[in-house]
Amino acid sequence: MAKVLVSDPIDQVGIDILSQVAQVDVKTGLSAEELVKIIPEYDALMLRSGTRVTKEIIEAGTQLKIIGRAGVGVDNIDVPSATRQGIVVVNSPEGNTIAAAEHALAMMLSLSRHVPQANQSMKANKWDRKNFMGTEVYKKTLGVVGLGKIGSHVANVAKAMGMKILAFDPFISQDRAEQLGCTLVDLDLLFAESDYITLHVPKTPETTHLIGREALAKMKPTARIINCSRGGIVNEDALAEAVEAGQIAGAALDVFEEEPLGESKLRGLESVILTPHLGASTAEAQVNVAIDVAEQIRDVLLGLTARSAVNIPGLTPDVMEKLRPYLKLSETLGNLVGQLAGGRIERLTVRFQGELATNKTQPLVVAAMKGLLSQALRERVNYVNAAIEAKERGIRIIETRDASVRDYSGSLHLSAQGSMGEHSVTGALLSDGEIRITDVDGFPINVPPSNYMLFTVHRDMPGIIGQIGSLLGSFNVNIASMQVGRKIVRGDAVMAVSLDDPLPEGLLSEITKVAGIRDAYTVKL
Ligand SMILES: NC(=O)C1=CN([C@@H]2O[C@H](COP(=O)(O)OP(=O)(O)OC[C@H]3O[C@@H](n4cnc5c(N)ncnc54)[C@H](O)[C@@H]3O)[C@@H](O)[C@H]2O)C=CC1
Ligand SMILES: O=C(O)CCC(=O)C(=O)O
Repeated sequence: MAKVLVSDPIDQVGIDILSQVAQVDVKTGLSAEELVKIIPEYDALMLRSGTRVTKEIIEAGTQLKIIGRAGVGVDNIDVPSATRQGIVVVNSPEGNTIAAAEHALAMMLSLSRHVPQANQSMKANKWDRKNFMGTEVYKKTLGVVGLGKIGSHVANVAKAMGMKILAFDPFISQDRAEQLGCTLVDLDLLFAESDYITLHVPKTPETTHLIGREALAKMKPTARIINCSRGGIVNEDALAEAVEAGQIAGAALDVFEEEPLGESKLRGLESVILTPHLGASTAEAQVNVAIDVAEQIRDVLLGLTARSAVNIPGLTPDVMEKLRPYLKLSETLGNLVGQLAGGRIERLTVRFQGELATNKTQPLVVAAMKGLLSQALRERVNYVNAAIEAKERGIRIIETRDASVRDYSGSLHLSAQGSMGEHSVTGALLSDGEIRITDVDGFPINVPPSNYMLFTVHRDMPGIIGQIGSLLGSFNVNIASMQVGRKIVRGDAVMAVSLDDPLPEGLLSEITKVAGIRDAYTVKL
């Protein structure tokens, strides 16, 4: 039975889902050394933000197939190392959106009305009304940095409270911003005009210390900053200095450069509100993310695909739904053309034809690469690491499209240039989803792929097919089906033979000796 390690507290509903297919061990608060020691036993790891999954842990996880982050940010996981090792990393992109947005809004209102400070004063048996004069958010300007899922919900609610919304997000269109009632501006203008600035970006090299001394100097003295996204996007030293100096009015932080937050100047500042990474801590969000990620781990352990893999390019659920039937086709053709081309492959061209030419097809290219490399790498290659493995082998990948091809509703044409020559195959799906190989090296055929296949290129002349049949028979190899494709009578032809048994050693060279046979290839799919 598969084994799953849960290294941070997750909702029981997630454990119940995992338990359908695996032994689940919940061990929280482990040190990095302890994790390295026990991880080799596990097929899957599920965590929240409390576990840092380093390169060492990943490399020690020789059985790991999937790492599931019960939340959005995967910056606590060394994703490149996981990718290299073929481990799929999944998250829950939407499960805690509302929770994080509402926390940011709670922080904004707390900043404007000093709720935490007033509460603390009451708990100290005081009745102090003059020290907690607030400001209204109504008609104030909110600057939203990162107008994604959380940022847009914050903007929506803030608009309903009568705020004017400025937004900065280089990857969001003007149309989308307008739909959300936001004005897209550059960062400098957002810093200069906003009364509140709320951050909802991932942590990337571009966003690290986005709020530093320079940015703080551009803000109004009445400005307040809210960070419920990631620690390190705000330079904490610079923020503490700016608040202390009255350069800005205050800040509310849920996330920190180092978590848990150690000794920090921020702890002593009256106009700074701190929460210990509580953005996703609602009952609803924890159920959502636990279900979302546990289901994906369960599916991957059952050999199915994950719907929110962060390290499989382009494989979003809607794309997946459309392309699922074609993934197997692409992988099969990649495997076939790789074996026909043989030797070291230098280039793989994937042409999407007919209906497929208009679809998002990146996952099919990955599937083709996986098929191409499967003879060399066996089960070590998967959808996660196929692109890296192909790149490291210097295989150039070319993607082309031809919507005008009309023979099937959609077909895939792959050609591989190897050290021993160039070969091509085309394939399509029948209406029942069955795969058909419809062309080999430009010769039309129509055969289903089978485990063992023999392909010959030969002169179209009487007697050849009989001789091949006799040879196979004399070696006790049973033929399941056979088809010949040719372009002109008595010209060159291709024969595709599906076999029930593997070709015994030596038989291929016997076949190539038959008069009229130019080439022969044996393939295992
Ligand atoms: N405090 C907490 O407990 C939680 C924190 N988060 C964090 O909140 C952040 C946002 O999450 P979502 O809205 O779900 O992500 P998202 O992917 O939907 O949105 C992120 C947005 O940031 C934009 N962006 C990327 N680079 C940018 C840049 N350099 N400048 C401006 N915009 C940029 C993207 O275009 C995107 O629209 C993430 O860092 C996530 O880890 C999420 C959930 C809970
Ligand atoms: O697991 C948590 O509580 C943190 C959530 C979070 O930061 C995220 O989803 O990015």
